[in-house]
Amino acid sequence: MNDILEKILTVKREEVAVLRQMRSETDLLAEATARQDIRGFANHLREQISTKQNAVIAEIKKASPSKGVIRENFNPTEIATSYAAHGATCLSVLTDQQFFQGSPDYLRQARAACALPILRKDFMIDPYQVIHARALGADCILLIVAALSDTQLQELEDTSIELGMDVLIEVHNREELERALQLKSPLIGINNRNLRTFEVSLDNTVNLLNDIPTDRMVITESGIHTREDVQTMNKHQVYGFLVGEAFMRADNPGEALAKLFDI
Ligand SMILES: O=P(O)(O)OC[C@@H](O)[C@@H](O)c1c[nH]c2ccccc12
Repeated sequence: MNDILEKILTVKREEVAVLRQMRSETDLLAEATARQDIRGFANHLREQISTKQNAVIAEIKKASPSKGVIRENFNPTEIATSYAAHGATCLSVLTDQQFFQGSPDYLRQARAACALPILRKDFMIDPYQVIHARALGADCILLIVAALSDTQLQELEDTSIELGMDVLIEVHNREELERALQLKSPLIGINNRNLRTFEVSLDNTVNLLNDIPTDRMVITESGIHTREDVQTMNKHQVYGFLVGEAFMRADNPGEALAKLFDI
């Protein structure tokens, strides 16, 4: 398969091999477990969602394969501060360099700038990356069901839980959802963007919703731009959002968040 997700995963495998050469997993694990500073990612979301208030995971993303550079004036410290000041519930920071022009440093900077829980947004294929996420200060990782086998999902989720982190399980269709529901994590992200074709449709969230048990929290991901989009989700009892581009294109990302969600 020659699509973008496959390309990214190939690069990730090389990347992990290089990182492992630079630093052993044992060494990294010592740093990760020495940190005692987990901020409860799922708990923060739960407080909002269970009371039917919109919970916004605000993303820090400079570029993407589908859109190219999204934000020229890119300062993760300023962006995180702005998000925190305007009511974001959690942050998501792209750490992938090659395809999203992200960086592990951006996660460190965002964490230092505010008290919000942080998702490491990257393509996880190896426990090494999960341990690295915690060493950087992440409170949650993303697992993309389309990119992983059941065995890998299980292993990466277990590693994350052992380190005290939460896991956002990302699905795009019904088959992936069924596999996601085999896992323990209460956080199910429905990506409205197909990572293989980049096509976006909010119907994707609406169509999969009814198959998600009520003890899981639903996060609608990607393509949320207008108040109507937010209202559509709320009408279907979805209160968890992951938003990037709509904020990244605004002069003041935090103000854009407050405006979109009427905070
Ligand atoms: O910028 P948007 O359309 O608001 O989307 C944010 C987020 O959902 C998107 O960046 C994303 C969702 N899943 C991913 C997996 C990898 C990289 C990026 C993503």
